[in-house]
Amino acid sequence: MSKITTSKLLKMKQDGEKIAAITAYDASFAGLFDQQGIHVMLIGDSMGMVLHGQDSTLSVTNEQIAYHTKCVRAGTENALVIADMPFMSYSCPATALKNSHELMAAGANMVKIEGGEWLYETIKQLTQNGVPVCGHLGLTPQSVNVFGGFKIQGRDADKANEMIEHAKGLEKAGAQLLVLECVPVDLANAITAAVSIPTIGIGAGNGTDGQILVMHDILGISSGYIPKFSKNYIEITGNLQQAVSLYIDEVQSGAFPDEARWFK
Ligand SMILES: Nc1nc(=O)c2c([nH]1)NC[C@@H]1CN(c3ccc(C(=O)N[C@@H](CCC(=O)O)C(=O)O)cc3)CN21
Ligand SMILES: CC(C)C(=O)C(=O)O
Ligand SMILES: [Mg+2]
Repeated sequence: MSKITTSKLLKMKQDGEKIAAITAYDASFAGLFDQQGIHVMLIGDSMGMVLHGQDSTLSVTNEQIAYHTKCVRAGTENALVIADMPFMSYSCPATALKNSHELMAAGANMVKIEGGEWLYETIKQLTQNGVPVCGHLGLTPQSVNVFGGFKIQGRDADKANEMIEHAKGLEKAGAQLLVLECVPVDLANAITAAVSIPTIGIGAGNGTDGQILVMHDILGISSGYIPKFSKNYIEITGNLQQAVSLYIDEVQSGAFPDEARWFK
């Protein structure tokens, strides 16, 4: 496999080839995922939960994301590496520029930020400065205290229409990829049709242009609860390499996710 770039991901959407993504936090797992042919790796602020054992992502720092981005970069040959910008690290364009610089210098190919309309100016400035941006709509975990819990978003028609508008606005501002988390399948499909950039779903049905899961959920080692949209591939294969390879195959064939793993 050759290096995955933003233009390659766009072509995959246009060709109807599904994008397989996973979170990664260190060089060894990154190397394993890359060797199995994963397209995208995300240094997720989910590290606050799966690495640090906290009950939200809010305590993760830009320095921590940069450190793990360096680790993942060292183990990666072909996959596109995205670094999550943590809580409060992109509260205004100037802050976003400064913090994204640290993540790009650590080896990220792109940064991801959570939100809609309020980010248009930030996205414009980041992309103009050479920082590719992935948007993130729906259940944006950094807003867990605003939502009152990790709840499915976009269930009523007003909120759904607003999310479609925000997706179009993010694209117009310059975003080149869009994560849709925990939204009803019909809404994820409508957004995927409304934008020309690829959408990557998590708990958003099988109609998005790709899928992402937290690696600990795929490998069945998340402590506490396991989200209903995730799938334990170690349970099926009993082997790390085969678990990741099967996940990628099932994303590409459309077998993952099945109906029991999405929201209506
Ligand atoms: N291990 C792990 N996996 C994840 O997918 C994940 C993390 N951690 N940490 C960061 C965020 C938080 N995420 C979450 C956390 C909880 C739910 C959850 O409990 N969802 C309920 C739906 C509730 C409703 O119906 O509104 C569910 O049943 O899955 C969903 C996403 C996804 N991300
Ligand atoms: C679940 C993905 C999309 C994420 O943002 C993370 O791992 O932090
Ligand atoms: Mg995140």
